[in-house]
Amino acid sequence: MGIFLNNISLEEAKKIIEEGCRTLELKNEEIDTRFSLGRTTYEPHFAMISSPHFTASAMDGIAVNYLHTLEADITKPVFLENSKYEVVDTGDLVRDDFDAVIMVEDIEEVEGGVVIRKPAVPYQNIRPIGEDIAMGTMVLPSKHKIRAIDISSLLAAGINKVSVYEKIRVGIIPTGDELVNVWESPDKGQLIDYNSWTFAAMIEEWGGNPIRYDIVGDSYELIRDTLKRAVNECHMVILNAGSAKGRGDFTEEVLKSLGEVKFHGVSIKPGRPASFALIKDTPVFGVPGYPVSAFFVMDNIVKHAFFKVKNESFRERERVEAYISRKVVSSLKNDEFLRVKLGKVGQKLVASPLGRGAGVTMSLTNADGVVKIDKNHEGIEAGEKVMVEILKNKSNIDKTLVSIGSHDIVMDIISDMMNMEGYDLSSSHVGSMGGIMALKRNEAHIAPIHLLGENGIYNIDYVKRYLGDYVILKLIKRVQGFMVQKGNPLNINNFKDLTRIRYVNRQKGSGTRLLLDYFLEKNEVDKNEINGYTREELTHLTVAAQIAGKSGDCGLGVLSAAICMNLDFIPIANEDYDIVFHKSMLEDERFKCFYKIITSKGFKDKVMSIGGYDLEDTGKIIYV
Ligand SMILES: Nc1nc2c(c(=O)[nH]1)N[C@H]1C(S)=C(S)[C@@H](COP(=O)(O)OP(=O)(O)OC[C@H]3O[C@@H](n4cnc5c(N)ncnc54)[C@H](O)[C@@H]3O)O[C@H]1N2
Ligand code: MOO
Repeated sequence: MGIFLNNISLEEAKKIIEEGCRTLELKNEEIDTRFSLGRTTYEPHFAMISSPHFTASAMDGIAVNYLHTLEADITKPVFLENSKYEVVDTGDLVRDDFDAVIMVEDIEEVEGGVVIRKPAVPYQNIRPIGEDIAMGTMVLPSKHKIRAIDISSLLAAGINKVSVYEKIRVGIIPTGDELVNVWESPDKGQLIDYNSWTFAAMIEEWGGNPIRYDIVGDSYELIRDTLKRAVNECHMVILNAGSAKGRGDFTEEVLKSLGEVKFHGVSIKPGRPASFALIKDTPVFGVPGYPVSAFFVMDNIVKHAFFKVKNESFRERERVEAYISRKVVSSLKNDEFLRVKLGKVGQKLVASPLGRGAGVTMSLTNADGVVKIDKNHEGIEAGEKVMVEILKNKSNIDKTLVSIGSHDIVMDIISDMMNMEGYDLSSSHVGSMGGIMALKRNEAHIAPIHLLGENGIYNIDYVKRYLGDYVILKLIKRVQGFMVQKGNPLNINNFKDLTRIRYVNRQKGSGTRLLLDYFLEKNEVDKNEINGYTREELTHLTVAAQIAGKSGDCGLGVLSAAICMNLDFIPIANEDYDIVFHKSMLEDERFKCFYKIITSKGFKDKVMSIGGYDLEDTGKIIYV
């Protein structure tokens, strides 16, 4: 288990792939010019007709024979009778017996004809045949990526069909007994196959033609048969999952039986079990099943091969310098791709690390960028400078309000509403104390907190003690309580009951954890007696999800999370969930947007429709 053939570097892997893809040649195909955007010409294309293909007027006016206008002068106008000219509009055919066009502004209409006061010059205001494109000239060379403007030249030149490189056909084979199609609903233990559709989208982005095969169960024979078919039908093939060494992991065995495995195991994380093989000159990639691992293998390995075969270079993502918001420990065995959120606090760009699990797709969806931690480093210290490869529109970063602290669903609502206003809210959930520390280090604009002081008043004591000259903005009051399964089958009603059930706790430094500790002490319950006291989740919703999924019996959390997961709720305490920030933020446009939203009717309506909140004081400002 877990022993891969190799542990080669990404650079070595790329070299092996380049060598392996060398013999792959793309053919050409003829396609309709109208729909050729983004395709690459296979050969030069020459104009079939001239454009314009007749002598045309360039202006609205009259077509004349210039010889009839020679005598015209400002003081001695020339009269042209009707038969000596023809009225033309821009683009109209100019008859062979005329050779100039006089603009309508330069003529005076009179009885039986027109008067002109200036002689015409031969071919003035006339577009000669082939002015734009002469028949036989080259419109586009070979290996030219067709743009919108090229389509007009091609069509104007009478080229209705273009010969382009065929799209690279990439076969995608999702494997695994646990997989079901997106149109089926998964039972316990089953998983929706979403990887194959993500791969297809990536291949389309690169300009390829994804061919998805139906899900194949964990059977050596079935995988082998499908792979044989795909190798015949496609330029390259992706075999997804089964790349590690579990019971149903056949990737390597199948690849060996049909061709030659060039490597299995690359020192990147996520993505270690990636493999590459050649089956009769067809490149086949073993891409791990975990979605984040899969993304990085696609983005770094398969994409590299794809563009080598396409013989094109792809646009590298932009990189920016940033400072990491907290310490990250990383292994010396692999290069790690760390997903981060970015925001500008003062003059500093701050990168906040997101979830690191290989199965956490939201860490990619939410990421603004990726930091590659080199395998020669043990990690990054808080405040260390890093290079971030940008995944999203960079201009959004200046519009991002960085929030670090406690989580509540209302922050998601605000985030969505800020997006609608052209701003972004980056929320990192590190608990209330983590938020205060981030403000202290000047790495967050705002911190949502809920910390019960000894005097029974929320937040003010903590801000005084740790921050001083800061502002508290009242956001919401919410109910905290026990989230339990529907019907409360274990009859959990007080803190003593927690010693006989499976509890799900929040992380250290979170307000909810501190609230639990406060009540345990008050009720004289020993935390060591609680099964699950050390089991940590990062948000109310993830605690609720554990209980809904029956992997735990009870957790402290807010009513809205219980409602969201259809759980029963036993109220324990009302608490103030407030926003803390430095007073300079009051002038910040991002904060102003935040403030405008929380005091809007739209926000209040949305929050009230969830239930479990009180908005009486929302928007009140307390200077500490
Ligand atoms: N004992 C060891 N176990 C594992 C090791 C190891 O070295 N020793 N490596 C781990 C690493 S690292 C990775 S990455 C994964 C690779 O897993 P596989 O490629 O073998 O894939 P599966 O085990 O079949 O699935 C993993 C995970 O991904 C889900 N999956 C699979 N296909 C899809 C799909 N099409 N769409 C969505 N999700 C998919 C699958 O259900 C699993 O949850 O192995 C570790 N294990
Ligand atoms: O290397 Mo695996 O890809 O971390 O999850």
